[in-house]
Amino acid sequence: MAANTARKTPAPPPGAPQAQPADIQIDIRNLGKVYGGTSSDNMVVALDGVDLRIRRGEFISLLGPSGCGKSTLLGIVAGFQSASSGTLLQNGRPIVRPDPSRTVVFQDYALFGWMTVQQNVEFGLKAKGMAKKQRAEIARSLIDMVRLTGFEEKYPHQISGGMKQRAAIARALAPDPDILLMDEPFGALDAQTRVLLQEEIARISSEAGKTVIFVTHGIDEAVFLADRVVVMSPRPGRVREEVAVPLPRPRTAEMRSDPWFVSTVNDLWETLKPEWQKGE
Ligand SMILES: Nc1ncnc2c1ncn2[C@@H]1O[C@H](COP(=O)(O)OP(=O)(O)OP(=O)(O)O)[C@@H](O)[C@H]1O
Repeated sequence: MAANTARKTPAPPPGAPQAQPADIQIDIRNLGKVYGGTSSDNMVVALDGVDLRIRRGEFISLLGPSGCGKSTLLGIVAGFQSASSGTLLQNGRPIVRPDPSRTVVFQDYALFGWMTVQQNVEFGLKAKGMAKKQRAEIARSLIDMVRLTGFEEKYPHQISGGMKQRAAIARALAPDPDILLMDEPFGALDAQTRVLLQEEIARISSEAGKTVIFVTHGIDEAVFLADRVVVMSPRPGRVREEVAVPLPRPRTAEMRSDPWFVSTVNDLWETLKPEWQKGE
């Protein structure tokens, strides 16, 4: 059966609790983004009519072909750039600029090369003026959470790509954000490290109780991590399908062979394959 008819988020059964407005942390309505000039020749309509509501503590995977506007959407939610149309609210208030309540993990680590792991993780706390002892304690506990204890005094060039990404995750968690935005964070890692870090981020995000928006090209990664996979259409990007993931937490490696997991990944691949082929 075609994926886009098979697994729309089912309506809750009568009497089941439904998402109330108060549960909605990020509310995106009819969002559009146009890049570029004044004539249609040099304008790029990156997003058009994006509608998405995200609950507090929800893990959303944003999946779609290259160029569909995933990074653009993430950048707008981060407050790095503004939308051209539509509304974007966090807890009912418009997002207009970056804010420590939303932090970002990029594919390329974005660690400061001249700072140790400990200093990188402490950076945002120091910028907030937090006392040395307190920030060192917070950094140590986050370094422990991402399993980097023992590497506090290493510089980024002295650790592996996977370790750099763990450090970047700890640094993003340090200001205790409500929302963690991750833009293909494991895209530059080898396949084995990627699988290990997927399990780590599934554990860390539920331990830390954060809302996560995770941009990825990886269908299995998207399904493994998310409470809900949001599939975007090719440019101009909009939400084309949502798949609620019924797998329990914590997510474990065996779930990758769960029949629901396997068939959902296959269905999504069948749906997205023509677009991936076009984008090649
Ligand atoms: N600053 C910019 N100026 C002009 N066009 C842009 C700019 N940034 C992105 N675009 C265009 O907007 C569209 C969406 O880009 P975006 O990077 O958001 O997509 P994406 O889904 O994240 O792609 P990928 O998966 O390849 O990273 C693309 O056509 C891109 O070329």
